Amino acid sequence: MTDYAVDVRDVSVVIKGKTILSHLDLQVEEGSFHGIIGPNGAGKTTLFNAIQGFRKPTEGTIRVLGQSPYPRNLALLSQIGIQPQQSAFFPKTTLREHLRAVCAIQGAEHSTIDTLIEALNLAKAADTKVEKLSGGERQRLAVATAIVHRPKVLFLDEPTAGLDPEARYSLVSLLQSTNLLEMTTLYTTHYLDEAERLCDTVSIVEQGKILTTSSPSRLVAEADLGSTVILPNALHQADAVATLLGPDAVRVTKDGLEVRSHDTAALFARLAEGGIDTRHAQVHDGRLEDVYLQLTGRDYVA
Ligand SMILES: Nc1ncnc2c1ncn2[C@@H]1O[C@H](COP(=O)(O)OP(=O)(O)OP(=O)(O)O)[C@@H](O)[C@H]1O
Repeated sequence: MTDYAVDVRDVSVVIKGKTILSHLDLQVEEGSFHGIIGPNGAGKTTLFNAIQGFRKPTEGTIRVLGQSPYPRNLALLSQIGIQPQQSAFFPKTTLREHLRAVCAIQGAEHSTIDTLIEALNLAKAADTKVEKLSGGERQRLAVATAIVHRPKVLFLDEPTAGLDPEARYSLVSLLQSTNLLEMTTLYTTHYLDEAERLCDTVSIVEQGKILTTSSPSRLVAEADLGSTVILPNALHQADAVATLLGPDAVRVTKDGLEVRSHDTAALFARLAEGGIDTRHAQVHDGRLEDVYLQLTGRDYVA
């Protein structure tokens, strides 16, 4: 018996001779909102499949609420919530009927449906047929479907994928502001800004391994990144900035020249002395994206 809601020990998954997960450890505290972040193909979905009992690990052990999820463990199924693929919706039912059907399948009370519809801002769409819902409404319905039976462990696999920025912002704000997600939540996303806002702990996954696990703020603090200064007007002065600050101190990005500093006042003084164009400069503190760059040597591409 373990104290963790999800406990993954030394798990490897090899598919057709290819190692997808490699000696991976993951301990998820009960009640936490734990983000699994990483680029395309890092192994996040494979990890979720293994934890949910859809795939047997080639090596290692997995426990969810103290039980083994594989082979499919029916006792565990009612205690976990999995956001369905949209193809698993009942298209001809209304949104409310769909949630009632899910409750019936799960043997759960209907009493939470109305609260959930309100909390996820779906009241206007409650009597609309599922096939007529907008993309954002469908994504919110997927979240509602995963939590309507009040699971103890919830899996959200890229709940904002494919949404336009406004719908993405709206769903993230809802997840953040409601107290719907009081259960242990495992959450994957391509968007580091989302992870930073929502998660109390994040694990960064890269090529089937977890590089690090910690709270977003601790990761940023421990990376000791200082501030990032973006100089949008100085792209033509990259060589001059490199001469002034050293070749490793400057990066060319799509937004402008990027310079790191622990003392931005001194940096701006030097740039001014060197005649560098600092108009419209933006300064921001370290973010998860910067931690990712430091850990992998590569820009994060969502
Ligand atoms: N059934 C399979 N057969 C062969 N290769 C697979 C299979 N499932 C996953 N892979 C490979 O394993 C790697 C990890 O895939 P996975 O879907 O777990 O990554 P991911 O981090 O979830 O990516 P994404 O963010 O794009 O969903 C990829 O290279 C993928 O092609």
